[in-house]
Formats: sequence, C-alpha cells, structure tokens
Amino acid sequence: MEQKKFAKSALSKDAFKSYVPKIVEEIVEYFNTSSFYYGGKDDKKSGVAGVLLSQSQLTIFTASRTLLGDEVRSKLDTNFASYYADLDKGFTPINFVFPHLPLPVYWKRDAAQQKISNTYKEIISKRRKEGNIDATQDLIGSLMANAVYKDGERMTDQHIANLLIGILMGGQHTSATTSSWALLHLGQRPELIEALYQEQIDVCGIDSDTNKINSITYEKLQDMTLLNDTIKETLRLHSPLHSVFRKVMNPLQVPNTNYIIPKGHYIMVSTGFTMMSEEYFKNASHFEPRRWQDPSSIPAASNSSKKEESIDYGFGAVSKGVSSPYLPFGGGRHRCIGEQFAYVQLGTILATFIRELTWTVDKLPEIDFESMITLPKEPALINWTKRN
Ligand code: HEM
Repeated sequence: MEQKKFAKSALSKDAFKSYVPKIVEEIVEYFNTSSFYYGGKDDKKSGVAGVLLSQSQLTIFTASRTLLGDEVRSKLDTNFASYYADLDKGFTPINFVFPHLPLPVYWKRDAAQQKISNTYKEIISKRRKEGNIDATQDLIGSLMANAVYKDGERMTDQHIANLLIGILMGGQHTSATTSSWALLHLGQRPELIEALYQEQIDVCGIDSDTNKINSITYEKLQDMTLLNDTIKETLRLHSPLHSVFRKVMNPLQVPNTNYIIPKGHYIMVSTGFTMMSEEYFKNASHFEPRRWQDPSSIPAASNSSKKEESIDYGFGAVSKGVSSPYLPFGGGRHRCIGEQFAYVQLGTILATFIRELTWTVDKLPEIDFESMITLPKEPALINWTKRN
C-alpha cells in the first residue's frame, strides 16, 4: 500500500497538465511515421490500421514519454522495445498459477526484466548524480523523491526499478485495449465521431489566425463530456481485466449458502458481469456513451455510487464499498492507482484521432477472453481517412 502512495506525485493534476502536450506530440509523430498511418508520405490520405498493434505501440510511447521521461522514451526507438515485448509474452494466465515453470518464454521474460530494470537503475543513478530529483517530473522522479517507508527505510534503486516495471505493465494492456475498443465502436457510429469533433470545437474553440481547433489541455479535457463518457462506456462493455483474484485469508462463507471457502484458496471475481447486466444498464449490450447523461438509463449504477463512503488505504481516498455495479478499476485495497492517468491518456489519444481522422469499421471483432485482458480478436481494423 505504501508503494502506491510513492507514485502519487506523478499521478497528480500538476503532472497531468504537463503530460497532455507530450501525449499529443507523440500521437502526431506516430501518425506521421507509422506505416499504419501516413508513414512519412504527406500525400497518403487514407489507409487501414490494425488497432491491436498500433494502439499498443501508441500506449507504450505515450506512457513512457510521460511517466518515465525522455531518456526512456528515446530508447523505445531501438532494440529496447523488443524487451517490453518479451516481458509481455511471459504475462499469461498460466503464469498466475505456475510462475516458475521451465518455459523459454519465461526465460526470455526474466532476461528482459533484468535488462529493463538495469536501464531504469542507470537513469536513476544519473539523475541522482546530477541532483535532478523532481517529484512531479515523472514516475521515476516521484519514486526517487517519495519512496521512504513509514519505518524510515528507503526503497533501493532495484526496488524502484521493479516497481516502475510493475506500474507500467499495469497500465499498458488495459489502456491499449480500451482505446482499441473505443476506436472500433466509434468506427461503427459515424454520427458519434462527428458529435465528438463538434465537441472539440465547442470546448476548445477555433484559433482565428490558423483556423485550427485550439490545443487540448488538461483543463479542457475535463469539459469534454461526450469524450469522457465514450471512455466510460467502452470500459463498461469491455472491462479490460475480466477477472480479479483474491487469496482467502480466513474461511469465508458464501452469502446465503452453506458453502465455506477454505483459507488459502483463491476466488475469482468477474467485475464485467454486472456492467453487462440488464438489471443495471438498459440495453446493456449496446454501445451508447450518451447513457451516462441519462440517469434513467443507469439507475442502480448512479444511485449506488452516491451512497458509497470513502476510505484511504494509504494511497488516497477511494470508495469504501464495492457495491457499485460499475467497477472497471476494481475496488478496495488493490484498487487501480492509474484511473486518472488512464482518462488523461485515453482522452488525449481519442481527441487527437477525432481531430485528425474520420474512420469506419466494417465488422466489430469478437472478444478474445483467452489472455488476462479482454482483447478484440484479429482482424481488428479501422479504415481511416485524413480530415481536410
Ligand atoms: C483503462 C485503464 C485501466 C484499467 C481498466 C485498470 C484496471 C485495474 C483494476 C481492475 C485493478 C485492480 C486489480 C485487482 O483488484 O486485483 C487495477 C490495479 C492496478 N492498476 Fe490499473 N487499470 C488501468 C490503467 C492503469 C494505469 C494507466 C496504471 C499506471 C499508471 C495502472 C496501475 C495499476 C496498479 C499499480 C494496480 C495494482 C494495485 C494493487 O495491487 O494494489 N492501471 N487496475
């Protein structure tokens, strides 16, 4: 719990304000260079992008640039990116049950973990030598400045490096799959893409000199109601973590039954179940971001969140209970620390897509539940056209 608190400065409003322009810069650069988009060809006006790979790349580029700083981001254009891929491949459901099997993917994962953590340690030690310790600069700065436990013990650089990897991995697939699903659903709803474009104009205004929409800022993002509701609705339909696990610490009776779950067993909870239930959401299987502005469409969800008391487990106040039917970021002690960052990252990514492109999707992909994350099954393609 204390480690979650150490990350707080990098996940604060002040930090987010500096992240937004960096995220925009990364996306524009990606459009200009990636073969999924313009790929260095100014005259390329349309194309097809596979969102599984492209959104995953965009997520790692934007998260690294903001949370880990320019030093780490610059390395992602080199072989370093392949270490992240190796790390990823070792993150499978079987890993949860058997973390130490003699599998080649695990050996590669562990080698990648070593190389990445050594790089982070070098950056930490360089910054320390230069006296460059700024808690709000990024996550490395936040951990370097804050990582002292209540008993006075300071986290070692090795532990900071390991924690950096853990936090980054916590946000990678969850955010990448959310932006993929959002693009896929929007591609089937051209009128929503246009409403979101209009929202960009209404909230940010047009610069009279350039005739372009003014830049996205953290403050403006908060006023983009339809955009934020699009993210919220995507998370309802495609909760990225379909299951969360808890170890039973004391014998636990299943409510209203005689069943006792013994100590030491694991229980698995599917938070996506209630989010997809007609009991709480009218036309639950329908993608409708505007439902969040219509209390009659979400009665139980809106009521229960109002009743929740909050509690601070040491990393900021979160709602105490888990009775809300809408829990994409989990609940209780292990609740996500990245929710606000995810909204900033996803909001900026989607707003930039809306400003630069229009797109369509021929067929919504099926859902792949086989990994730890609810991914769209391949092919997951958008047919994009550059605006103007
Ligand atoms: C759409 C994006 C995201 C979703 C849906 C999501 C969802 C979740 C959920 C459901 C949990 C709880 C897991 C459990 O109870 O076992 C969790 C935990 C966590 N998340 Fe996120 N997350 C997202 C983005 C992020 C980002 C961007 C970061 C980092 C910047 C992050 C960092 C973490 C960490 C460190 C934990 C572990 C907390 C703990 O074990 O105490 N997440 N997330």
